[in-house]
Amino acid sequence: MANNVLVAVRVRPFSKREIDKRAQLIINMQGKMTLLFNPKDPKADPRKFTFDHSYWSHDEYKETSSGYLEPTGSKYTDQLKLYKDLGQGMLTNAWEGYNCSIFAYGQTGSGKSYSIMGYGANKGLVPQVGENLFKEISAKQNKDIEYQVTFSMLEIYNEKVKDLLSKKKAPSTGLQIRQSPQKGFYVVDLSEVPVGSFEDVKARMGEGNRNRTIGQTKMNETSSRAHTIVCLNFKQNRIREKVTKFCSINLVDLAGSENQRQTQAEGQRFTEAKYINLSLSTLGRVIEDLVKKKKYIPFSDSVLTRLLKNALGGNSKTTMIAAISPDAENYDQTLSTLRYADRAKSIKTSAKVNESETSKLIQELIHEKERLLKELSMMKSGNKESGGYTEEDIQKIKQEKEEELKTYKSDLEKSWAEKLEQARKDMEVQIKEQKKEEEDVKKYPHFWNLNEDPALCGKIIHFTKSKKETVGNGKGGSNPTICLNGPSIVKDHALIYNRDGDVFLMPDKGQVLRNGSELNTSSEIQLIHQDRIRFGANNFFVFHSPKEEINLKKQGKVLPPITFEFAQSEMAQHSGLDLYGDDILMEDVMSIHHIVQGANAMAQDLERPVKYELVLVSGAARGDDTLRTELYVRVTDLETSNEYTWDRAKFLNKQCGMQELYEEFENSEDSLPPPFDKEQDSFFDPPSADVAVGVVSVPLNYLAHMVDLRDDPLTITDYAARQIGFLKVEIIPCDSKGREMTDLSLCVQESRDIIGQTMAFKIKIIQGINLPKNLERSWCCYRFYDYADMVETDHVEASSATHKYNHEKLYKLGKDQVTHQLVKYLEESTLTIEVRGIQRSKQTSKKNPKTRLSLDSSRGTLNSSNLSLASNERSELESKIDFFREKADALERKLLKIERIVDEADPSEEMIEIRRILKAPTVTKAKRES
Ligand SMILES: Nc1ncnc2c1ncn2[C@@H]1O[C@H](COP(=O)(O)OP(=O)(O)OP(=O)(O)O)[C@@H](O)[C@H]1O
Repeated sequence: MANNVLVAVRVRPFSKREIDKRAQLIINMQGKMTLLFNPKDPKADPRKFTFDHSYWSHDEYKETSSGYLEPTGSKYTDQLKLYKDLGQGMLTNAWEGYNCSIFAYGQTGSGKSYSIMGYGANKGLVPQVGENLFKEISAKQNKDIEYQVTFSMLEIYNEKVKDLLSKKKAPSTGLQIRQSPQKGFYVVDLSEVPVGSFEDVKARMGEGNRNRTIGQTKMNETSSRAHTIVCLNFKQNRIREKVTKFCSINLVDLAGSENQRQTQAEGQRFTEAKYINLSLSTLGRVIEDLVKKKKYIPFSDSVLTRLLKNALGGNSKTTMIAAISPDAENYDQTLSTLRYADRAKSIKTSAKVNESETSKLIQELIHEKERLLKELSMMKSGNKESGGYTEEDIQKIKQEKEEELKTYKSDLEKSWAEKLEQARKDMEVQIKEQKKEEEDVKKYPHFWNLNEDPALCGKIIHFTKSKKETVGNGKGGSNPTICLNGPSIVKDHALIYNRDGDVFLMPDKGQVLRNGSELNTSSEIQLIHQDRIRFGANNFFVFHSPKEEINLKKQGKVLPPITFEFAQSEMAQHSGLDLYGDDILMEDVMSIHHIVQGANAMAQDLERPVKYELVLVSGAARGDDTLRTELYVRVTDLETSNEYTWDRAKFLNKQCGMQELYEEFENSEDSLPPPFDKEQDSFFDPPSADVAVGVVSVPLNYLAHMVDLRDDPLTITDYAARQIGFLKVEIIPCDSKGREMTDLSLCVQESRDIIGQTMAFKIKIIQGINLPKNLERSWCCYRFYDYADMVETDHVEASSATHKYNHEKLYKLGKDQVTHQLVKYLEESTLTIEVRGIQRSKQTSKKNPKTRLSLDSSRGTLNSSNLSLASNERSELESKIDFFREKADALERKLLKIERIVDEADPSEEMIEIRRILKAPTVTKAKRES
């Protein structure tokens, strides 16, 4: 039977930061309806969305002594109600043999993990479903039925699947996904561990989370860009009837939805093959196409959608939780989440009961085994039917097949009791170790890890039990007592001494930061309880001293807990970026600062000569005063001194590629970093890529009065508002035949007089003057008014610092086009012309101070060139002459214009005198030229 996807929206409480900044609440809920208020237009009616459930978890709750958030009124939805509404129904369906899926969607920090996994006493759906499943199993236990539950946990990051429960070294390409008629898409070789109690589930979840944390730190990953899927496979084997009912319960915590955005950098400027998160954007398209009931649904376009195919388009009862933030600052993201959820409502899935004769299931397994055996023997006999495979490919596939076969064999050969027993034995050692660790943290000073995902904090503990601990990467035969992985961790990174419970830290050859500031190499500092320590680029820890903690308690002092957010903001404050108390920018900086630092560390480890820095770019520097200041990443190619600016989206996209390279390097036996080609390498922009040189704002108010603009060359400023050259631009009114009219014959007193008239004018971009010398080629682009087309000048090869574009474009507007809005635009706006270019790819020489001129363009975005000194000087001088020539021309034109105006005016006494002054000998053009 077809069922619609059940959709629930949940709004979280304000975070501490939101309370501190007195955030504005933009959500209300009435019954099943969610109301969203537009903070920019508070008087407007709210947008209304109706869902199966609208869950208010914003206020009307209190924290109990155990930390559980309990309702104080009827409005608040706590974790228990969420389970009762959504989890219980899932379990009922699972008992009937239906596959069930639940996935949480929403921006980072909106509460997805809180609902799916939960935090501490506030257990999410995974633990509650697990707990209640086993409660029911023990209540229904009888000798006629055998219940079998397996647990799997995987993560999708950068389109690679990682098994979070496997002890085996993950293949660098991630686990493979295959399709079979019985299972649909499935992950090959994914651990499906038998669990016999809720305790087992908890232990496995802990193991999975610990592996996630280690993996993320090692590879510089961020959890908000990963999808986590927990799967409980549940079988009810009715022994006497020889019938088995089976189903999968999938619980999916999706990556932050803001990661869905495709790298766009204003349209067509550049196209990147990769998405920031291909899986998430494909999920968007899949939902869209399912809603439109298209024939072809692109499930196979991404890893996530392949694995969710059943949940979204097939045999599953599916629920979606849309997690939203209550804060006005997140209005756009919240609106987009609500729209997403609204679309998902109309997706239909048709779940069926999965029931089969047990013998049939066994038969299927036997068939599968035979198929694999056959494939394997074909490979072993060297049958290369599958042309195109290399010997290496064939070996790899053989290995995979053998692994698969082992799984099937064990499925067939071992009884359930044996499998469960084996899984428990495997866990026993870990559980013992975990218990010991829990005791030790109370006794010994230690470091616990910080992670942006609160669920992953404190998952890694390093004790300082002995007098001396060594910190390092364990490479080159070293054997540090604290072994860390990840970018910038070196062999002899740091030393830690424990002297009667007092702990001292001394960086050796590696970088160590304490509370945001870098420590001096080889000088020792004493650590204080709750110091934030960062080793290398990604390894964040908090120092914990049980001795100090006890002392503080005795004094009645309780320190606030340290969060990742706090440590990040501390780090960002040391970054030197002036954020003017701008909360949104601060948030942006915090979310990206450590990723930029990680990118630098990866570049260093892989010997890429490049440096990344965060820069703030104002709206004006981007050519539009109305735009807000945004974060960009400045990329400096240290070999050529060329600079590029990447917007956030492009940087994150590139960083995915950097991670891939880094991961390959980490996993390879090679100690030397792989060679690189800047054209292809993710660490760089291809030298042939065009860069934004700067922008020019051209006033248009002259045109509103049909007066020509042929002023001085206009200043070109780069993203940091630095002057990097000049652009000679003219805007000239024309008659209906397109002839230039510079004699003021078309001039009007009031701009409104042109409304409803025809209008013609030319935009001319004559030349760029004193442009940065390392530009090989340049061109300009602009868009007039609301015209869709971007106009581009010819691309001009640079032979000197003056680039002659000689561009002109005639605009002819009809009576209906010269509207009030157009005139308003001309009066109030400016035309933004962007200068773009391609930089020279050869190494540039250091700028010689002798070549410095007063109009120093090399201060700008783009640095000194590789031209010889003599030609440098000549070209700069020529360009300077060009500049002054243009300036003089403009002055002369201005003068003529004033003279003409004066001539036409009444010949009063005063005017005659003015005319006399103006006509006094001036530097004539002829003189100047001589
Ligand atoms: N319903 C809720 N009640 C109380 N606190 C909540 C609720 N939902 C979320 N929070 C709190 O908000 C913070 C962010 O939530 P959470 O970690 O679940 O976000 P997320 O969407 O999973 O983020 P990410 O994409 O980074 O994983 C957490 O500190 C969490 O405790």
